[in-house]
Amino acid sequence: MLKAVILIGGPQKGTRFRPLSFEVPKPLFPVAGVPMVQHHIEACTKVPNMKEILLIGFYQPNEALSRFLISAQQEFKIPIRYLQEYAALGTGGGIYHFRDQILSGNPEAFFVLNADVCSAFPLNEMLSFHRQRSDPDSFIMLGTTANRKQSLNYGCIVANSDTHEVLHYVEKPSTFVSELINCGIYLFTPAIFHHIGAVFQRNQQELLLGACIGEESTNGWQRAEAIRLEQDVFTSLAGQGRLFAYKTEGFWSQIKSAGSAIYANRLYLSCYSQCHPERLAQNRPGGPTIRGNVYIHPTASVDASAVLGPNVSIGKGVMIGAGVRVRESIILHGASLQDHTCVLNSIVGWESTIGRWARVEGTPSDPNPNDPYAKIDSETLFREGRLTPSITILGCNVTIPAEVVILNSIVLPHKELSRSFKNQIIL
Ligand SMILES: Nc1nc2c(ncn2[C@@H]2O[C@H](COP(=O)(O)OP(=O)(O)O[C@H]3O[C@H](CO)[C@@H](O)[C@H](O)[C@@H]3O)[C@@H](O)[C@H]2O)c(=O)[nH]1
Repeated sequence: MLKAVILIGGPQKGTRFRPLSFEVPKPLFPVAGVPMVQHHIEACTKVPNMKEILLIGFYQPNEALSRFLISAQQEFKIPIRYLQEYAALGTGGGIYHFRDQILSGNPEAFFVLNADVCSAFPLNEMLSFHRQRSDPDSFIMLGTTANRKQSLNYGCIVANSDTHEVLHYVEKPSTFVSELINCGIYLFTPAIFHHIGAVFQRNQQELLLGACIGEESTNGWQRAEAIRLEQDVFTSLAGQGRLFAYKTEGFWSQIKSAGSAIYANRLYLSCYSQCHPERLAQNRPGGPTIRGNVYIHPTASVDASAVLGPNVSIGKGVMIGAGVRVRESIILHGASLQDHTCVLNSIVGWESTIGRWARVEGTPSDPNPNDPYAKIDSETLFREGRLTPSITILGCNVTIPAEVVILNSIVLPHKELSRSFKNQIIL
């Protein structure tokens, strides 16, 4: 049998996702109509013999997370549990800490998935690739191609082109190493814990040695348990005949910033025509005009004269008035777009209201369309002291008056604006 672990991080992570991550933990932010990690969960449930899915992170369990776990278990009919780390233990420390829970029931192998990626998740392909290896204790890492410049932002893999063995691995190198990058999706056998355990022992030895020579140690236990899969484990596993790269041609992107959520929304919506056609809105007599891929929650009320799409997700209970135009945007639950508003390249927060004839617009941060291997840039908020033009984000419960323009701005929650704004963070 198989299991899967999704690394969801914790509240200190996801800072580039503010102000949206103030309201819900980033892994629960809706992308293409469902929480980000639901896409991972659904992919895991399509692997035959998958028996349990574990979410590991350092969020305090809250109502939103509990509600999500219950509804996902009911929908996918598989046990899904949340295991909370006592502190941020890193991408390897969390799975090592909970190794007994992962290994209970004797899984032959388990997947580990970063929560902040969107992908076609070729898990069955990774499993077949693993089963073709002669060594049953080999580990598989999903890889994809990036361009030379952007590869530096990821884990870089040098693999043997015939055997696919990972010969060399460098996490976010400062100079070019390889165009093959780590997607943050792995298939491990229980033997991975020997390798993580060795790092743990080494960390502990170093701490003991430090104590002997009188070094102060705060949080000693935590320091020994904090282990990064990438730098601490993969770097030394490379070249030992145990780690293999499975390269995917399918879609893949990180979801670090709110801008990348808009891009991920587009990628998931485009695969709905194959996997979830029922989630895509259709042009119907008496309904709004739909252009391209659009998701509309069944409880949303959309005026027949509105034009939506392409690449739009409309959340629960959203109200869309007459003559409204929405493109390349996510409208979160309870928001209200009054008559004739125009929303482009933006995320409209929960319960926010946009007044009549107002225009809310951002600048897309899409990958270069002329480069097949371009990834979305994890944009910095400021460049040379100025706010980088990006998508517009309205936090939750923001009120935009009628007839104003909000351009390339980030509006913090509960703000009531009185005029137009351009390129600003409105605190
Ligand atoms: N449980 C838990 N999860 C964590 C922790 N730290 C990070 N994570 C989760 O692990 C994933 C990776 O997070 P980062 O540490 O921010 O790494 P990264 O910059 O995204 O880079 C990683 O992913 C890239 C692909 O997206 C890889 O290319 C790169 O090599 C690396 O694996 C995220 O889903 C994050 O929530 C932790 O202490 N505990």
